[in-house]
Amino acid sequence: MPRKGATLNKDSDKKTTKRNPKTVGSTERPAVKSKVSLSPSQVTSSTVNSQEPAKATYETVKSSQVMPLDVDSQKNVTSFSREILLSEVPSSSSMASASTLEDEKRDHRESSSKEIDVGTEDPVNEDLKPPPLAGTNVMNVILVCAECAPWSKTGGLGDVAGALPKALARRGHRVMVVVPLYGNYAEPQHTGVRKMFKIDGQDMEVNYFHAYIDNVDFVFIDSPIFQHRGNNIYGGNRVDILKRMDLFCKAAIVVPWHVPCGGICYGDGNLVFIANDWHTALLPVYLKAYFRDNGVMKFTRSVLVIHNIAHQGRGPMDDFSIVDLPAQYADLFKLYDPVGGDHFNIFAAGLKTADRVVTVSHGYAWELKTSEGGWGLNGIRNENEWKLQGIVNGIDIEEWNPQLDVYLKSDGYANYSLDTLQTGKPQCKAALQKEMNLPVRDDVPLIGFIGRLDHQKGVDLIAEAIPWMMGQDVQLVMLGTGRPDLEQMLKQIEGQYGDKVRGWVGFSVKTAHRITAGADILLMPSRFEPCGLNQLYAMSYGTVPVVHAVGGLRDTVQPFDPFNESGYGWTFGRAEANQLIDALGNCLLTYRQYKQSWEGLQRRGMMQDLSWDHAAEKYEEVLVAAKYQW
Ligand SMILES: Nc1ncnc2c1ncn2[C@@H]1O[C@H](COP(=O)(O)OP(=O)(O)O[C@H]2O[C@H](CO)[C@@H](O)[C@H](O)[C@H]2O)[C@@H](O)[C@H]1O
Repeated sequence: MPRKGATLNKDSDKKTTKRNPKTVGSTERPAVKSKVSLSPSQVTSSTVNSQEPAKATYETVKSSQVMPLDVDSQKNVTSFSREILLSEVPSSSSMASASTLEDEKRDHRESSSKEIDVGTEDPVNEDLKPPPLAGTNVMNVILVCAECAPWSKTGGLGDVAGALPKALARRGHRVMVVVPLYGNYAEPQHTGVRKMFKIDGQDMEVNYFHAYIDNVDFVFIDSPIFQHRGNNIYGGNRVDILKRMDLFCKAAIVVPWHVPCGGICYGDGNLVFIANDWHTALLPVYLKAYFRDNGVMKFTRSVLVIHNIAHQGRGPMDDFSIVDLPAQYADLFKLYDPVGGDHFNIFAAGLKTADRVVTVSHGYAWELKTSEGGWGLNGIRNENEWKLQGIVNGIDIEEWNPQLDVYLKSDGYANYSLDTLQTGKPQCKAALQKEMNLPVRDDVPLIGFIGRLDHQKGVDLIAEAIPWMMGQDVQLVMLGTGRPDLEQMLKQIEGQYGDKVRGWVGFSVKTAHRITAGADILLMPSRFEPCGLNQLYAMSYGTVPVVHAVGGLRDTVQPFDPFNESGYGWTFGRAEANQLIDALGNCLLTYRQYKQSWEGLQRRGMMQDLSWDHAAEKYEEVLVAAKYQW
């Protein structure tokens, strides 16, 4: 991936990163003079001395800057709250706020410009340097996510965690991502901070690693239970997963106190957490139960983003004992299920306790109201309507850009732009046909599908439409991994129609990029799709989407109107094979007989501004709303 400072191992297409000198250089930030700085080994009584101390040395927090907590006010002290609340938590005044950091950066700029005074600096221009786009709304933002591209990714969640923070940082916010350390990544350095947490009665140690890339702090949580899980992040039984996410949330919520980034911890001033999906929905709950209800972090806010409500962290009510909370919080998790009665539901508790809730499109925000779309959480969603907002995802235009795409630089592929669409894209198509061992023909429409193989993605609808499709002169390339029966189906279709179909079972970022560039058409018959990123990637590569008009797909794929020559693709109203066939049939007709309209579709798609910048502005509005709400 062309991400600055983090390169994928392209040969094996594994999601680990390799050390290279450029990478190391790009992780350096301007040194900040810390007004108050922390010693990793002295921050709290529960912080374990590191055997591998951080390279930088930090001053010790003075005892006057330490705020002992009023533990008497706790009704029911659990092991985590005992550890957290009885430990010395530095007061917010000892921590850097975003504005302090800005001051520090300015100080640094000023001092370094003095040092290199070569007479070319224009002091007037320096003074005129525009303020951050966010203006006075600049905040400290910590996004917490179970995966983050390019280090870890099973789908769109990882893409968002890798890209949204950069866009928020571009607006001037101080931004951190907290993610588990699943492998041996090159960039992160040990911070020297270690902490112990009790999970379901068992002591677990975590180590905190840090990297600074593209103006974002990445903090990696290292624990044996995360190691080597990169290819199976959500694997294991229900209780194992719950314990992993529990440890992750507990370890993440104390990061602003204990993990210095560029020498300074974030602290709780002007701070907002962004949690993502059920895996981190415990974080808003912990913020409330361990901190705010005890008079600590009173002004810290939490936003919970729904990427997919179908996965909720459900289990029997007994699971409540694992999350180590006082009994009065049990009701937050309790959800009545018509089939199973009361059960334990982590997403439910997160939705209730988060200050704000975002979901990844307007269409999905509406669908969540319904019993079909809300998957049992529609009632809670509707009770919390006032704090829910839909914001359509963007795309990382450094990574998903046909002009820069690193996966198009070899094997006959080519980078292309709007200007070179007519030559570059056919070259990519020919290279894809060759790589997939399909006849190399420019005139045959090449249809792509990329996605997790599960009920959501509607891959079975493609299978149903196969007999019709194979009667057409088309080629089909499908890439996916997931349910074994659907993987088997992919292989079977390829076996049956070898001269027209490739069914690639596996997870390959490189192949996903190449299909996006080489295909003429991208099929997304998803039954539900909160936002969908592949259709956005497709449009920006001049690949025309054919989608089920649902959730984010309906928001982003305006249907083609041949009379006005407007729109970006074809949509169909119900997730049924015959509807897919109708839409695809019209699409193929246009491809074959209306070349100019086709090129118009491609160009309009490529000309859209699909970057994260717009979405980041919308997120900022949510963060600010959360900040000022009581
Ligand atoms: N076999 C494979 N090999 C390589 N790459 C593969 C792959 N299968 C999928 N991918 C990649 O994973 C990502 C999938 O993103 P999506 O947003 O389309 O779906 P997902 O359902 O995972 O995300 C959920 O979260 C996102 C983010 O909010 C929402 O857009 C979406 O609707 C919601 O379901 C894309 O980058 C795609 O290229």
